[in-house]
Amino acid sequence: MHALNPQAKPVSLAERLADLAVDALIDEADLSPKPALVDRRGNGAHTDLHLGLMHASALALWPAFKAMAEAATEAGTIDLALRETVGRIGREGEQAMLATTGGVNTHRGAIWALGLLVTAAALAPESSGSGAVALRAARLALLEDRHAPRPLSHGAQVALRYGARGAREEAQLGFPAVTGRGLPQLERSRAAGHGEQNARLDALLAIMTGLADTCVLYRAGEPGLHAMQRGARAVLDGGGSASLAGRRHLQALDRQLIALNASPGGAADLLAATLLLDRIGHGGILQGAY
Ligand SMILES: CC(C)(COP(=O)(O)OP(=O)(O)OC[C@H]1O[C@@H](n2cnc3c(N)ncnc32)[C@H](O[C@H]2O[C@H](COP(=O)(O)OP(=O)(O)OP(=O)(O)O)[C@@H](O)[C@H]2O)[C@@H]1O)[C@@H](O)C(=O)NCCC(=O)NCCS
Ligand SMILES: Nc1ncnc2[nH]cnc12
Repeated sequence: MHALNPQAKPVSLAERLADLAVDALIDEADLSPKPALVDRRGNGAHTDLHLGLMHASALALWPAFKAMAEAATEAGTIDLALRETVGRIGREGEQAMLATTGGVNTHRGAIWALGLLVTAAALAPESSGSGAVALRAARLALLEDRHAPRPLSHGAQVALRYGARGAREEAQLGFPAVTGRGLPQLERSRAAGHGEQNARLDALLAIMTGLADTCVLYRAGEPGLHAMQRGARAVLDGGGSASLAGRRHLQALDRQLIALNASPGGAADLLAATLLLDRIGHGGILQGAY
């Protein structure tokens, strides 16, 4: 019940999780200055994306995230039926995204990552630590959806060419870029008093230091990927985005990745996943729910 409005309808767990997922996507898009990505300053390395489109896309995904969480509550267990239901809802979410953006791929990877995490969180809301949620999401991702089409996506092309592990494997391994890099760096930079926006930038950079981002590989090959990983490491080693030296490295990285047309879209999705798990783990799942 709302303190000022006793008539207000209580928010369900599924609605709360959908709110958290959309918030995470909007916070990721707004975070600035991100190297070569869409942010408040501009379009980075993209010609077909802009901030308004990222916001509209995020909002269009709310019903899909809610439906995934509801499916999880109903199923109550991780099995093939839930995996295939969530796969169908994910594909419907992709259609909603494309209808909203006029056919531009804004959040395909995010639907996958955040969709699995929302489903995993709804399965056991009392066990909402980031490790536990990521592990349940991994168990779900390991199940083979028999109805999923296997197009020769950018990720699939890059896997064939470079043997790179992409979005599917990241989820199946329990999101190591999020639990092993993004979240610990977010905590470290917060604890150092770097401010929330800098802490989020540092989390993104930590993810970039080790990720095989298939967007970067597709657009700029291995030289692009190495530039991303080395440049992100230089920012963190220089003191992070809150420091003057770190900011100089960040500016150089932005220029270099734009020149290479190397947009780290996969890392951006995993930053959104980091922000979502951070909020779920800090009790956000229960605030206002039920
Ligand atoms: C299993 C799927 C994720 C499909 O995976 P696959 O690798 O085959 O497909 P892609 O279409 O390449 O999409 C993967 C997207 O994941 C992001 N990503 C990249 N690397 C990683 C990584 N190492 N770890 C995690 N995530 C990663 C990335 O998404 C972002 O980039 C998108 C823009 O990329 P791209 O389309 O390549 O676009 P551009 O370079 O801009 O090219 P142009 O379009 O301009 O030509 C952007 O959307 C970001 O989100 C990758 O793109 C999964 O999608 C799947 O099977 N879905 C079916 C539904 C389902 O089962 N859902 C389950 C429940 S949710
Ligand atoms: N901010 C962003 N810019 C470009 N691609 C993205 N994919 C997800 N978030 C993105």
